[in-house]
Amino acid sequence: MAADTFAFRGTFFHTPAYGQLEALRDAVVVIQDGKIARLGTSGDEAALMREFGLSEVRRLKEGQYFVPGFIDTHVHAPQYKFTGTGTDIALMDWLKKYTFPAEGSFRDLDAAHHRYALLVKRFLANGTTTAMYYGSLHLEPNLILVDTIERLGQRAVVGKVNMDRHSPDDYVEATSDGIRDAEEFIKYTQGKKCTRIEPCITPRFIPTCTPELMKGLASLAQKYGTHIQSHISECCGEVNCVREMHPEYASDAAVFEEMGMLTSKTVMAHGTLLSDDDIKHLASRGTAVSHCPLSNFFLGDAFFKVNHALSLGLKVGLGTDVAGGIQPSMLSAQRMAVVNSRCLRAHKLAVSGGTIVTPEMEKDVITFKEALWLATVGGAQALNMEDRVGTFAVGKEFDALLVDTSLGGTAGPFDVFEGEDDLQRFEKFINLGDDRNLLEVYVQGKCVKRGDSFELEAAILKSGADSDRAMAAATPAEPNAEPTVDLAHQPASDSPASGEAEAEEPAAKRSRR
Ligand SMILES: Nc1nc2[nH]cnc2c(=O)[nH]1
Ligand SMILES: [Zn+2]
Repeated sequence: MAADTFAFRGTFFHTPAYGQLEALRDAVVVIQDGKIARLGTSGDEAALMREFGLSEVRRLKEGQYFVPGFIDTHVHAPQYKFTGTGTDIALMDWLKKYTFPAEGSFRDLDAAHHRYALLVKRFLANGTTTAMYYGSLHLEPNLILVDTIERLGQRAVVGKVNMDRHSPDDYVEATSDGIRDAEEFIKYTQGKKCTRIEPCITPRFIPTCTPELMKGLASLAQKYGTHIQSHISECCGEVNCVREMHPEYASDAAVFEEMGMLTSKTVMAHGTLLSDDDIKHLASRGTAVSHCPLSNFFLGDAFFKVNHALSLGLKVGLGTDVAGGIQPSMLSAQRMAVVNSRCLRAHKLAVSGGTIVTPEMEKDVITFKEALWLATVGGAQALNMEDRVGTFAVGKEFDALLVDTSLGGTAGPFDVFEGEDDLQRFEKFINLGDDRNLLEVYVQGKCVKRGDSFELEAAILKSGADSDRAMAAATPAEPNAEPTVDLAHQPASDSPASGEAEAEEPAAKRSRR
């Protein structure tokens, strides 16, 4: 058996269509070179073992299932530092008071190493196999973010944030510098030739970006074929600000259209205040919206109507929007998407002033099945990765979570009872589960997390650890507040094995090669 060929037998849950939860029971799935090579039934097992020269097929235990890895289409990586706090004010003040200072602090590259390792580990542990990340303004910390993702094995689309106006003096860039650094970032990321990581053009949002910057960035996106991400029609404060700045355009969508930002590789976050015309326009461009329900409850002013947007042909993925959304978990995002839809129904009833729930009011309601689709297939569509991830199908890459629903009592977050079938157990996992239920996390057919171990990083440490790194790995410490070594970024060639083995490596001990 080739080392990179293996197989599982058990139940695989996925959502091949919106609202359709399919259980592939007693299925045999063969994974070769990171991809699903065969998807058969138990009756095919012997033939598949012969065909692939397998000496064993691993059987899942009772209560264990596979589900496709979750895809988070909107995360601010540096904001993980303060997630769970700063929940008291509206967006425009929140950016100034909490967000910009926190993001700016990533200029301390040792802190960036430390924090980004914690971030990526947290997201992988919570089942996020793919994330669309915003980095921060300064180039170097973004390179560290990319290195960290590469080393820990996550799949990601990553962008250096651009903002050249209406920003604090110490957290702003000149237009030409921003475009230069964005290009540098793209070259660095594409230069890695890591098929899991793609760069992204990231104008923060219209208020902090001049038309010159946005147009320059759009040209870069075209030149390098990259993704684009930004925020659109998120809340009243933002929308009113854009109307004042750009009275010549009817909406955020019209501004982005003029700047060349609406492409089939664009993901716009929020969109709670998009008009139907805006939505249709985005849909006609193949642009997606990242629905971030928990963040919208805190920072938005309206509900995003998922079913309505989908009915207008929009691509919709799901996002945590850490730290506007306070939970770094796509299980939470799925639950919040359901709650958001139910709030919408309640809102319509309240507006009606009556006690009759009409079919019209029911139209917005989604269940955990639709939410799971958004967190997997919807995200894959938004990122143009539908041919690679999102469901279990031959030819797709194996990004998957091994879920165990049998951890009861104090060992897990929920209990199962006699007579509950696998569908009920799986629904409990989506509604009540957490990282304790995720035994193994796979990206491109590689187990990147098993139990408490981040497998790729562990392998790097085992095979490549020189005494410096080994010592650093064994030395837990907070990063120094003030960097004590040259903070120039290390070259790409040794980045995968570098540093952060090491999330806890103190600045003074790290050697930069
Ligand atoms: N939620 C959210 N909205 C934004 N709009 C511009 N920047 C941000 C951000 O960091 N978070
Ligand atoms: Zn955001």
